[in-house]
Amino acid sequence: MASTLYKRYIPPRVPAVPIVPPVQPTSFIVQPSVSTRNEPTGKRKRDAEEQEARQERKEKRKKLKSDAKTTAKEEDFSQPKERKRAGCESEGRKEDEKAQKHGKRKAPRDNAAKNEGMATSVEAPDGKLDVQEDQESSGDEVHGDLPKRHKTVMAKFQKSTKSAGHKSDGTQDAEGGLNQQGSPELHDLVPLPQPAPNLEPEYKPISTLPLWLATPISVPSTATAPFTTLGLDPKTVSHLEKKGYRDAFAVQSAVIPLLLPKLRNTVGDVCVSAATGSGKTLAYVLPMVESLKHSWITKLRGLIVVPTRELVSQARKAVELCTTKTGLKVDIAVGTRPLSYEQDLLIRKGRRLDPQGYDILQQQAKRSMLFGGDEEPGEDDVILQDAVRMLPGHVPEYTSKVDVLVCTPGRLVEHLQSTTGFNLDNLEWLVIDEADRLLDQSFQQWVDTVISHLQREVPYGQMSAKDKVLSRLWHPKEPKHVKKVVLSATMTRDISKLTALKLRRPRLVVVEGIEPRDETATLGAPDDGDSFTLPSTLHEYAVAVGDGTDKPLYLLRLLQTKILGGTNGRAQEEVDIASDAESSVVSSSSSDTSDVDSSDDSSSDSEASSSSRSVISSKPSPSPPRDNHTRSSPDAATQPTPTSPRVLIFTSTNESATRLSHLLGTLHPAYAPLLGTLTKSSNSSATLHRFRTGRVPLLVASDRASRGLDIPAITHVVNYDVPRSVRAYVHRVGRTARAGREGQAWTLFEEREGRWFWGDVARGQAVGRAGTVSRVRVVVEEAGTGVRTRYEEALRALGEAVRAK
Ligand SMILES: Nc1ncnc2c1ncn2[C@@H]1O[C@H](COP(=O)(O)OP(=O)(O)OP(=O)(O)O)[C@@H](O)[C@H]1O
Repeated sequence: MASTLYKRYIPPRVPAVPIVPPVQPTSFIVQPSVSTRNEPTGKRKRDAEEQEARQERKEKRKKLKSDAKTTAKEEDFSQPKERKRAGCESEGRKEDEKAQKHGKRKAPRDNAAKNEGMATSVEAPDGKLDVQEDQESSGDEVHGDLPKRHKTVMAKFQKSTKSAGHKSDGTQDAEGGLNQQGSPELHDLVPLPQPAPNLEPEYKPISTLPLWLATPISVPSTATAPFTTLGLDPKTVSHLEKKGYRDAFAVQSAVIPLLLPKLRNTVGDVCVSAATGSGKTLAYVLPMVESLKHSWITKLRGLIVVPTRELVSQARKAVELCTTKTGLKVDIAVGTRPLSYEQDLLIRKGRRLDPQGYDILQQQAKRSMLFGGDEEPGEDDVILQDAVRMLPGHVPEYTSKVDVLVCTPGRLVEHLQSTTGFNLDNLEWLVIDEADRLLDQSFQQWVDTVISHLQREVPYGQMSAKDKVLSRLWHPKEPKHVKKVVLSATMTRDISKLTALKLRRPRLVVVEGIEPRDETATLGAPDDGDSFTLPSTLHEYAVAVGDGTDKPLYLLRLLQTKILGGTNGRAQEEVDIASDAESSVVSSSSSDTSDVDSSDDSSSDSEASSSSRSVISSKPSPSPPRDNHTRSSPDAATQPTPTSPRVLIFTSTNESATRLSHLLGTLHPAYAPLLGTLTKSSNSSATLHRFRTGRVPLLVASDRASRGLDIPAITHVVNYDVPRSVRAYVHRVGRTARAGREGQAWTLFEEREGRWFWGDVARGQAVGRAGTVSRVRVVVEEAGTGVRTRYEEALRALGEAVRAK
C-alpha cells in the first residue's frame, strides 16, 4: 500500500515555461494536499525514493523520444483537430476507467509530458483558453485525460469562487453592504425605524400681496353675455338695445352683477383691470344708475373722479345715456369753469322751519359778530350769515342739485373746502377711473380729503330729520358704507397707493387678454411692477428716424405713404415693412433712408446713417388675430370707414404739439386745413368735436389725450415722440383699436431711444400683445421732390413765428 502511494505521488517535473497558465493553479491546489498527507518520512527512505524517481523519469523520457519519432512519421494530417482531441479524450477516459477499476487514483496531469507531447494552447471563440494537443498520447496514460481533468477542476474552482462571490456579495458588499438587488441584507435583523426623508419643499414664490390682489377674479376677454342675463332692469336693457348696445363686453358681464344692489352688501369694493377700449365705463355706470334711480330726493350719492376735463365730459355722456327717463340729475365739476358758477349749479340754498335750530344759530351769529376776526369766512360763517337773513323760526338749508357728479380731483377738493353745503354725507358710490394716474399724482391730496369727508361726523344742524330723531334717542347711527369702484387699463397693484382708499372687503376683477410674455412679470414690469394688455385688434409698427433731425419729414412721409395714402386703413406693406419675426436681407443704397435693420436693436439705429447698407425687407407682417365675436356698434355715425383714416399724433409736450402742427401745415400746405391741435390751453371740446366728426382728421396732441379718450373713429395713433413709460404707451395706443375695432399704432424712435423702445415696449415682458411690433422703412426724400428745401424753409418760418410771439 505504501509503495503504491509512493509510486503514485511522484512530484511532477515543473516545466521551465508553463504553457497553459490556467491549469497551474488547479494542479497546485490538488497536488500538495495529497502529497503532504501521504509522504513517507525518514531520510533514507526519501533518498531511495528520489533515486528511483529519477531512474523512472529517465526511462520515461527515453521512451517518449522514441515514440515521438515513430508517431511523427505516422501522423495523419487529414484528421481534424477536434476529432484528434476527441480521440485523445476518449482514450484518456478509457484510461481513467481502467485505472479506477484497478483501484488506482488517477495521476495528475504531467505538464512535462504535455510539453514534450507538443501541446499548444489557442484561444477559443468564447474567449477562454482551450487546449489543443497533437495526437501522440499513445505512450502516456494520462495525456488524453488532461483537458477533461482541467475542465472538471476548473469547473469546481469556478463554482466555488462563484458561490464565495455570492456570499460576499450577499453579506457585506465592501461598497455598501447591498445585495444584488441593491437592498440591504438583513440577516434576520429588524431594521431600526428611520426618520422620514427630509424632502426639499417645492419652491413657490411668496407673494407679499394681500389675498384679494393675489387671487383676482379672472375673466376671459371673450366672455360676453347678453345684457338681459345680467340682472338689469328690462327698461334699461331695451334702452341700451335702442342705442346699439346688445351684448355686454367681458368686463361688463363680470362687474355689473357684482355691483348690482342684490350683491352690493355681500361683495364689498371692486377694483377692475381691463384693456383700453374694453368698455369699463358702462361696467360701473349701469349698476350705479340702477341702484340710485329709485330715490325721490336729489342728493349727491354718486361721485365719479377722472383725471382730465375731456374725460369728465365723456363720462358724463355715458352716465346720461343710462339715466334717461330715470329722473337722476348729473353734472360735472372741472377747473375750467368759474367756481361760483359751479357752486350755483351744484347746491341749492333754501330754508327749513326749525325754531330750535333758529335760536342756536342766532346766538352763534351774535357771538361771531362780537368776537369774530377779519379772516376769510369759513363754511360755518357763511351759514351764520345766511341764518341772519332767515325768516323767524327758519334755518338755512343746503341741498344738492345733483345725484351724480363727474369731476376732476382738483376741483372736487375745491368744492369740498369752499362750497357751503357741498359734502359727501349722502354718498353711496365713489368711482375712481384711470385710478393709477389719480393715485400717482397727489392733486391737492385729494384722496385724503375725500376719505376724511367720508368719515366725518355730520353736524347736528345738517342732519336729516330722521338722523336728528335718532341722535336724540341715543340710537347708534347706521354705519355708512360707500361703494368704491376703482378702474384702469393699467391698474396698479401698489398696495401702498390702494391702502389710502380704505377699501372695504375688496375684490379685483381682471379681464384676461393676451398674457404678458413673462407671467412672473406681473409684478416686475419696467415701470412700477404692473403688467398690461393691449387690444388684440391693434397692429403695431416702428420707424427708425436716425438722430431725429429729420423727424418731421419722416412723419410727413409716413402720413403720405402709409396712413393717409392707404386705401383700406391698413399700412401699405408691400414695399418695405419688415416683420420682426421673419426677414430677408436685401441691399439698399439710399442715403436718406431711415431704414429697417437687423434684429439687433442697438445696431439698427446707427444703420440709418450709413450710405450703403443692408436692409431687411419684407415679408408682410403676419395678420394679427381678430376677436372671435363680432361686436355691435353703438355709434354707427362715428365708425371709421375704410377710406377715412382718423389720426391722433402724440408729442411729448403741449409746445411741441403746437410746433409740429405748424410745421406740418407749412411743409405740406394741403394738410393745413385737416390739422387740429389739442393742448392744455386750446379749446379742447371744440377741437375734439371737429376731430370726432371728421372735419379735422389729423389731431396733434400732448399726453393729455392719451387716457380714456373714446373716439371710435380713430384708425391710427402715431407716437411722434416716444412715450415716457410703458404705461403711457399702452394708454396712447389704446386710443385706437377700441371695442373690437382694428387700429394701428406707429412709433417713431430715434437712435438713442431704440434700445428702450425695443427692450421695454416692443419686446417687454410686461406687455401682452397678440402680434409683434413690425419695423417699417420710411424713405424721407425722393430725388427731385425738394422736400428738404421746403423743410428748411418751414423751419425758418417756424423760428420767426416763435420769435414773433
Ligand atoms: N356692450 C357694448 N357694446 C358695444 N359697444 C360698447 C359696449 N360697451 C362699451 N362700448 C363702447 O366701447 C367703447 C369703449 O368703451 P370705454 O370708453 O368704456 O372703454 P374703457 O375700457 O373705459 O377704455 P379706456 O381704458 O381707454 O378708458 C365706447 O365707444 C363704448 O361706447
